[in-house]
Amino acid sequence: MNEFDLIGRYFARPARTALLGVGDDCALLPSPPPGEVLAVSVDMLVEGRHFFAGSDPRALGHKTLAVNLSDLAAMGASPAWFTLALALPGADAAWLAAFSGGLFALADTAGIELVGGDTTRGPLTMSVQVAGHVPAGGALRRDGARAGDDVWVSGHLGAAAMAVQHRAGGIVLTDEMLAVCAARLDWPEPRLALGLSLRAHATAALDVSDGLVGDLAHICEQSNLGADVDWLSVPVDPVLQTLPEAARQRAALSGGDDYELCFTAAPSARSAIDALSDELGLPLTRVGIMRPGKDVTVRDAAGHPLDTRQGGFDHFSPS
Ligand SMILES: Nc1ncnc2c1ncn2[C@@H]1O[C@H](COP(=O)(O)OP(=O)(O)OP(=O)(O)O)[C@@H](O)[C@H]1O
Ligand SMILES: Cc1ncc(C[n+]2csc(CCOP(=O)(O)O)c2C)c(N)n1
Ligand SMILES: [Mg+2]
Repeated sequence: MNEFDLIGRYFARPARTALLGVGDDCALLPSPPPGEVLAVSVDMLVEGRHFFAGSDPRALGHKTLAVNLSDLAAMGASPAWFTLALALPGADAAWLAAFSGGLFALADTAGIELVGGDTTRGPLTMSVQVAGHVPAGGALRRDGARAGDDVWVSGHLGAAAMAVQHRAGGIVLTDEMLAVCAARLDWPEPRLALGLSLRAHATAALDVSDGLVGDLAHICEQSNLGADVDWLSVPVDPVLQTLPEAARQRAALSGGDDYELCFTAAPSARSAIDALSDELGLPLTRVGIMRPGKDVTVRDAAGHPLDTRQGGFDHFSPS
């Protein structure tokens, strides 16, 4: 199988909404509908950094696209197209069939079309760039939070980080716990429907990829505010309930790989957001409040600040 057989066999599909898809020097894409703009993001997954060697290729196909769709969701954008850059150590037919199967299963569910990419030999690395549509002026940016807004989080936090720790050999989870945590790490669900609905309610949003404390700090910086988070309100994944408090705090506040949405909204939106939670069948939990200041402070039941100096996941952290 040469490079072009590989692309033709596993990645080329007839163009649907693109004017020209896989196969030429560039894809040709129609302009956004009137009143809408393009939302664009790129994310890379590197073996040994974002996933462990030997990971299930179907799950890798899913996650490569899912983490990018999560950024579109966080922006309130609807998915349109993506490109895929791959570095592969070799052309393994079974690996490629599983990888592209996982990728296209999610692409079809999300209604996003692969329009091009790049394939090279090299250490296993994949990068997807997504493009979506969002009404001009309607995107969920990081700089729109206001003092007095509630801070909300979707779903549950912390399980994926425990699976990373288990696979890295730092802890040993029971088989039952590992099954739940590994599913959260390997098969994240981008919160696309939530992102679209939040355009009506949220003042700011982002996806929690690096951990709640580190990511909420980005909303704080860009909105020129601080945030107070109540630890007891944080929706820690129920699977972590038997773990020591310090481990639960580290995983849920600083672990990362959650791919939930953190957003701010005025208190007047509370009942609408509760109704949205019921409609989507997805927990939406109020965890804190935006206030004047700079930092994110997480307080325990007694009101004492927790030590969150670890912050969020950082590829270049010295420790
Ligand atoms: N090499 C780079 N060149 C230009 N911009 C970059 C580069 N790396 C990151 N950025 C930009 O910096 C910002 C933060 O990047 P980051 O990858 O942390 O995004 P994120 O959304 O916070 O995380 P994630 O992609 O995991 O959801 C984004 O706006 C991103 O586009
Ligand atoms: C092997 C292995 N080691 C560590 C982790 C944890 N991890 C890696 S990158 C990242 C943040 C999001 O990435 P980015 O900021 O690049 O989008 C997290 C939480 C993992 N998933 N696999
Ligand atoms: Mg993001």
